[in-house]
Amino acid sequence: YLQLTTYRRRKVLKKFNGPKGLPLIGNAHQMGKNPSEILDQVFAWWHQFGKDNYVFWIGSYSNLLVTNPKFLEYILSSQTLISKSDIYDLTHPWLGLGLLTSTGSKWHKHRKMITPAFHFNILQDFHEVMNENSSKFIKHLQKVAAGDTIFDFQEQAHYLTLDVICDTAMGVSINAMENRNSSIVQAFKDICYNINMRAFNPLKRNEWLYRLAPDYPAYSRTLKTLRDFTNEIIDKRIEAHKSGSVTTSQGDEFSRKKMAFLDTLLSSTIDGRPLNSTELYEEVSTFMFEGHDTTTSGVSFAVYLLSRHPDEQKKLFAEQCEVMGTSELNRDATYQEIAQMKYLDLYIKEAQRVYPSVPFIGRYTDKDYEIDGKLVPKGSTLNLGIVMLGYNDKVFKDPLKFSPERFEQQKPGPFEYVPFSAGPRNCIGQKFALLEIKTVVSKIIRNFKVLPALDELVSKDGYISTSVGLPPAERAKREEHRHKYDPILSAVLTLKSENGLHIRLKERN
Ligand code: HEM
Repeated sequence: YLQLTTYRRRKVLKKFNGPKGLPLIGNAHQMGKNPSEILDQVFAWWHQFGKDNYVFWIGSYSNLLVTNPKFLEYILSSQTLISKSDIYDLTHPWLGLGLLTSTGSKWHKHRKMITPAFHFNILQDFHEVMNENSSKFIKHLQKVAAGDTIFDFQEQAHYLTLDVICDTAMGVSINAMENRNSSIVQAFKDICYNINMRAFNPLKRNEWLYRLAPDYPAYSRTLKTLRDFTNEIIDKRIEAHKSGSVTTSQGDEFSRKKMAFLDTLLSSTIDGRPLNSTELYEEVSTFMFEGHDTTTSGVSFAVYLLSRHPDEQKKLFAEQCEVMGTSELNRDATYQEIAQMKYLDLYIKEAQRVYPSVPFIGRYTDKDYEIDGKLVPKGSTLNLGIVMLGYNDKVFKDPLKFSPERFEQQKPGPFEYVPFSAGPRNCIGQKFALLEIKTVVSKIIRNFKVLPALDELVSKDGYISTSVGLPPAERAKREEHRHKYDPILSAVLTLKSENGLHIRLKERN
């Protein structure tokens, strides 16, 4: 049955390169057992097939891995090829159909309605929240890193980004940095882990089969905690809006003068009516997810790279002194000052090239498409390989070399480097994300010298300490010298290091 129902897709997709598979299971047996092995395999095939698009099969699912800029341009610019692939279904029980996962006219209307929520004035308000939380984070790091302690920065960053997003999306403070064992903080952590873990477990990936899994009851409790928490805040906020106390009442969680994302939603309309409670829930939850798991990755890899690349760190510190003034390094950087930090901008670009926070984008073809003269049949999953783009030596010379200056010397084409996606479905939170990452990194550089877990782990040749981007033979050679503190990349919805990102910090005087 499966062979018959996939016959046409098989025939059409034969025009693309791809690894040979077995009947029924396709290439499932070659994929690897966990996210990091899968990432290795997907990269190995990419090298094998000339760093271009290729097709692989997981059972009846046909996957087109896309890295060709012409294909990317077509897909990302399309107003119709906007449906997400089934991996995003894993987020539905929590997020429903918010901006990230919805499609068709619902997505078009919501995108238009939400765009003003990232207006410059609102971002400036959000920047205050970012500064406040980064200052708390610095104090927290002073304790964690005291006595030359080696610690996992990725773990710490998660609580910071959670605090920022709760405050900006819902206007409430959960103080995750202090209350990390509270049920809501734990629930956010558990749900992100759960989504990433289920993505590569064929039994747990199916919603019905997952109900039989031993961890399902715990998952249901986590979902309930998150739903109750978010709905309660939305209800209270609606009440506060009705009574006109949003910006005036003192002493409760709604006393902030700043507009939260939820306030923008509450004053918006779709088809001339206010958003209903499901729509409010879906959009707020989507922001909670998209707005903190991605930035955890972005901040974490950026700081980890500081620890391995001291020359770049020196240049960044010099820029901080120049923009802020050497005697004023302890104060918050203003929005305008962050914009003046040009080297920091290049540095984050380069960090996103080698460790993009969103490694793949998944789309689904709900009809046949002809792209660059090739037919892509209905029913195909398109995996846009953002993480591969940064390692294409036709675009980025010597791709394992960490060099922020490369973005000054040679700008990649518009579809050769797209960490925030591009076109109508690009990241709506891009400015927010960059502002947050820069605010945190700028403050960390001014307060600490960031050191590797062990002194000898400093990069001596300017090369990064992971080697996913290399052809398999070279990669195997480098892997022999892998240190236990070198990251093991794991790419699911966001890019993480499976074994953490370990660093040390030394306070600057
Ligand atoms: C380093 C940080 C971030 C990166 C690299 C990033 C990257 C991306 C990418 C690649 C997409 C396209 C996903 C797809 O098509 O499936 C996307 C979409 C999206 N992002 Fe981000 N993102 C980041 C942070 C944020 C933040 C902070 C927010 C919210 C505050 C946010 C909100 C969204 C939303 C709502 C979408 C869906 C947009 C739509 O489909 O219309 N992102 N992001």
